[in-house]
Amino acid sequence: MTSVTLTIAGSDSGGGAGIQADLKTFQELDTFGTSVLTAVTAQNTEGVHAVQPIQTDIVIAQLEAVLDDFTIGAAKTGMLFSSEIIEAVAETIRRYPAFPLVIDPVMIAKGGSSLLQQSAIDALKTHLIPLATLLTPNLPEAEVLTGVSIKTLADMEFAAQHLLKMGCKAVVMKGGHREEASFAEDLFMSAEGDSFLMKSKRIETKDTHGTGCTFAAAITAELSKGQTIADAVITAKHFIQAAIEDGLNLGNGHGPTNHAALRNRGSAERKDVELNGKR
Ligand SMILES: Nc1ncnc2c1ncn2[C@@H]1O[C@H](COP(=O)(O)OP(=O)(O)O)[C@@H](O)[C@H]1O
Ligand SMILES: Cc1ncc(COP(=O)(O)OP(=O)(O)O)c(N)n1
Repeated sequence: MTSVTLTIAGSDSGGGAGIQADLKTFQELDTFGTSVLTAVTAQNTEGVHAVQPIQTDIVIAQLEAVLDDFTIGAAKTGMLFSSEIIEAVAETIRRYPAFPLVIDPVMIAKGGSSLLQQSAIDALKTHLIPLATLLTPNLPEAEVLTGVSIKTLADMEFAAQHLLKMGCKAVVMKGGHREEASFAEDLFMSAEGDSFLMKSKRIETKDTHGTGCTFAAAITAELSKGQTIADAVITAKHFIQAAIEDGLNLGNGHGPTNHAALRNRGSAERKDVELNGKR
């Protein structure tokens, strides 16, 4: 049977990140995507022009409409904007039968615009992270959540352990922002003690808009199909690597990735990610 995925996130009018990236990824990975909109952004490859959060009762009405009707295989959260939305989403999710939940703690868009109010960071830590099957921070987000300055792989490990103590089952810390490194290295660590590094060639491109959303959505799709957390993360790393490598060269700024890349190549193309430490 087709598995149903859910994204709780903001809209990116430019189509590279947010709800749009999530739904394209869900579709590419053969799942049926549903969505709960938390905010509308007027955004393109050059930046965010405006942000309008959705009223919290409308966010929750969307969430209840989806959860009342579908059996969710896995869900993800992206831009949540405020502590009010975070608390209401967490409270609603807790009222329904559990499903794997990926929390992408979206804070700031590539151009520097804020997608999460400063006052919402505590709500994220207290209400949502403890519900997470997997937390997927980029390096600046991990620094904000932990207060740890992250420059090296050892720093990444230290911060990941800190994040696990907040109650999530696993963390994948994304290394996309370590621009000085010649590899894009993401660290996976679980509360059960699994730990490995996923290493791929860093692609020289400005077209990396929505990489985090796309990566987390691919993980969600794979979890919904019954993959383990570790295997879902590895498949998603292949998905995002291909999506960045086969970029579409759209727009004048940081262009979107190519969500159809892995399908177009044929999914046998899985040689470009090295795993260190995976048992
Ligand atoms: N230039 C790049 N080349 C290869 N992989 C990249 C590149 N930039 C980001 N990635 C990968 O994309 C995924 C998302 O990471 P990142 O860009 O750090 O997230 P975010 O969009 O949340 O800031 C990670 O798997 C990361 O390693
Ligand atoms: C509506 C919306 N949600 C999330 C983001 C951030 O997406 P991300 O994948 O982190 O990509 P960049 O913004 O870093 O390109 C967004 N921009 N808009």
